[in-house]
Amino acid sequence: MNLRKYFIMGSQNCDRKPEDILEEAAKSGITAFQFREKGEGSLTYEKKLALGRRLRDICARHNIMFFINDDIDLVEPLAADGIHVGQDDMQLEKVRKMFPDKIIGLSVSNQTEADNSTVQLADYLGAGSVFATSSKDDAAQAVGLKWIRDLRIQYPNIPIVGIGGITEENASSVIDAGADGTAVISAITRADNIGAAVKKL
Ligand SMILES: Cc1ncc(COP(=O)(O)OP(=O)(O)O)c(N)n1
Ligand SMILES: Cc1ncsc1CCOP(=O)(O)O
Ligand SMILES: [Mg+2]
Repeated sequence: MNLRKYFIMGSQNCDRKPEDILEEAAKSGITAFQFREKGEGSLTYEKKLALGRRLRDICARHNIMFFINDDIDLVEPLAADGIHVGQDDMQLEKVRKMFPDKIIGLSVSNQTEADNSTVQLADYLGAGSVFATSSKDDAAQAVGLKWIRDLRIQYPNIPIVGIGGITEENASSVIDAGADGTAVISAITRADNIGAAVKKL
């Protein structure tokens, strides 16, 4: 499992074809992709599934791990490698029972969430928002690099990806704080040159 450069995207994040953005990012070295079709302007039902299929195919061609955000019912139709759930999504225990062999990621944004979660059932943790983000409407306040350091000390053996407001400029600070990877939306979807952005990340 390589979560070093974890790209997250849905059509609502794109001002051009999501397939073209993912293709460029895939060619340039992302190691994992999460289909997060969610929020204002996002697709639903058949259109969501159809886009998911096209994005899934791109990942398969480039040998990049494909994750689904939230939507348990898309995991099998899209033959996803894994699923990412947060504190307001289906409970981790249930997801693990449903998909014993899939990679499952869990969001933990603070100590209370970590203490109240069955963290050991997760294959990796999404930690954030590290910095302020404009890509998630209901994002909690930024928790900073300290949260990455704290999580790393408490869970030395669980892979951690930092998320939220991560850019080419601050990505290395997230890794230095103890994360195994960085998860980004806008650092790639809004980049003038996606290839250069992915490489710099
Ligand atoms: C890798 C990664 N980390 C955290 C999240 C956030 O998940 P969640 O808190 O469930 O919020 P939504 O993305 O569902 O709005 C993530 N998606 N990926
Ligand atoms: C999905 C998600 N979860 C916490 S912050 C965030 C959005 C990250 O987007 P960006 O990389 O553009 O800040
Ligand atoms: Mg979620």
